[in-house]
Amino acid sequence: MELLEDPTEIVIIQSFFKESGITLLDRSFPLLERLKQLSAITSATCMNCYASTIIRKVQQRLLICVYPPLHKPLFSLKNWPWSSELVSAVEKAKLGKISSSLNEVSRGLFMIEILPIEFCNQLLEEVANYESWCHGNQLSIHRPNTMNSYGAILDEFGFEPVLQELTDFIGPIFKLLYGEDTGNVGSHHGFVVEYELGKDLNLGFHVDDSQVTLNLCLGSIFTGGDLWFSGVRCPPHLNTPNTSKEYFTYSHIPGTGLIHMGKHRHGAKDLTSGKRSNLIVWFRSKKERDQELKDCQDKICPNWCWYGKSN
Ligand SMILES: O=C(O)CCC(=O)C(=O)O
Ligand SMILES: [Fe+2]
Repeated sequence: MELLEDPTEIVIIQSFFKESGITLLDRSFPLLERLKQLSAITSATCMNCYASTIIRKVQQRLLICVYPPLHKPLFSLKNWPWSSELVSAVEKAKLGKISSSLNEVSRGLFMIEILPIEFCNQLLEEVANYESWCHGNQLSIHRPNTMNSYGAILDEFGFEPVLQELTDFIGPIFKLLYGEDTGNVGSHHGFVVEYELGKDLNLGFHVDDSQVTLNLCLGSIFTGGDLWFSGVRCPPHLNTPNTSKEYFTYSHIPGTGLIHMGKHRHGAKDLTSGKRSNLIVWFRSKKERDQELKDCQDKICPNWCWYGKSN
């Protein structure tokens, strides 16, 4: 298998890893050994952004080859049993119509059934299988983001193509709900977050690094952990107070997803018992991200920010 084809990437690996980089590129070494070596080095070394992007890419390619899935069919989107509500919402969105199964529980927050519980359980089993396989092979697991200490990035162990297909499939709904530019998603970051007593319990105030987010509760048995929302804000208005109408709490239902704008401020309350796992997909639109950056530099408050606008 070609781990690296791009000559620049090869030079980076070689200069960064010196001797071990050569092992990494040596086809005679078993892939799992190369992965273990890479994992050991990356967890012990501080890297710049460019190097870490390349390393992640190589790690992902290796993982896909060596990770033994528990439920192989999960890795193909055609086997995902989407709810009829979601399928018809996509079809209607293509015609410019909002389906009644997209329930706007509060301004900008849409709830919809996504997947059957049995399938969610299989996804949970797959994540647990991945975590224990990594553990058994002394491989470090990258956590989903800077806020969650538990869970796993789905894109890293074979779900990248599935979630990219999901991005294309669900895109028409986002365009309809949030406008052409915001909904014009091209890339994604997909992960599972996990909360349990003795581990992460809650999640503080934040906005997502996304234009649109899908938060799907996978289960399983828990109390607490409600999400709270406090209005959509642009970066300059991030810390402004919310109106009473903007504050909303949402209780998870396994198999049901909540769709929200990435810049809708939110967090998760304390879990009080059990274990909660949610599949989160951050959908990203390059055009909208570039515009957000420009507005921020020019100190412009964009139309989509709710601050000071009556609702
Ligand atoms: O705990 C949750 O379900 C929310 C997670 C979340 O907001 C995030 O990961 O961005
Ligand atoms: Fe979030």
